Amino acid sequence: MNNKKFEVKNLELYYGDFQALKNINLEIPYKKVTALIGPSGCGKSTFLRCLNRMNDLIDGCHIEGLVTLDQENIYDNYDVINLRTRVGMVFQKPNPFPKSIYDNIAYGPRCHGLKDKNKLDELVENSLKAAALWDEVKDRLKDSALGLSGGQQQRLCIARAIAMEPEVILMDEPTSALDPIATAKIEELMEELKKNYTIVIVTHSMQQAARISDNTAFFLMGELIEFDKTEKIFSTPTDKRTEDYITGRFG
Ligand SMILES: Nc1ncnc2c1ncn2[C@@H]1O[C@H](COP(=O)(O)OP(=O)(O)OP(=O)(O)O)[C@@H](O)[C@H]1O
Repeated sequence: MNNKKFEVKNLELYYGDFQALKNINLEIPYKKVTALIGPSGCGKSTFLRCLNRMNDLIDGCHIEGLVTLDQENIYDNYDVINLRTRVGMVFQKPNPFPKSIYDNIAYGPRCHGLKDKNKLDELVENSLKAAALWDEVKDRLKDSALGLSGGQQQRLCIARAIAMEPEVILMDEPTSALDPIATAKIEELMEELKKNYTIVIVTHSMQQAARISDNTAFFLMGELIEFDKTEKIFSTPTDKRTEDYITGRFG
């Protein structure tokens, strides 16, 4: 079996005249956690957004090169709605809808035509279980999602992504707004999720990257400096700039 989920070749991205990504080449393996690290402004989030074409929404953004998902070019006549169903996203700040816990999860599937109440109930339960939130909310599914704690809201957003049955989950600093206990829960959850999904996560925490990821990509000023097994990046990086960054000499 081919173990590449994404393949990125000669990717260049411009915001107007400013080049934010320079000749990026990388393969994101299937059902692993890939961490993107690097100093602020180096292009991590920009790169992440290339994987489900969220940059398409930004005026003046221009992309060259190739990004394939299961060997299909996602920039060549690819149905973006289908792409974003296959490649879900969780953002830095939990952003539940101002609706009930149940409706937050059921919303996407309903929009995709799922109307059967029993099937929806089952999907809501399974998604909340997969996001390790079911036990905490099963007796208050009709309550507003806005009444949940920040960590619970973030797991709800993960459940909401899971309900769309994606193959990939992109996470843009999903724990940066959370306390250490909520962070630990999300990290534990990722261990479980990677059995079923390919995960790509932007993180500012090198400890987090080291704890949860299988592979790590180090970005600097729009360039991919090094991409390797996480263990290797954090023990014997090849590039001096990676070493300087992980040992805290800059960034
Ligand atoms: N919508 C945009 N329009 C113009 N420039 C942008 C836009 N988004 C990002 N940039 C610029 O592109 C570069 C990369 O930004 P990006 O947000 O991808 O970096 P990052 O590594 O994720 O940063 P951080 O860790 O601070 O979130 C930065 O110089 C940023 O100012």
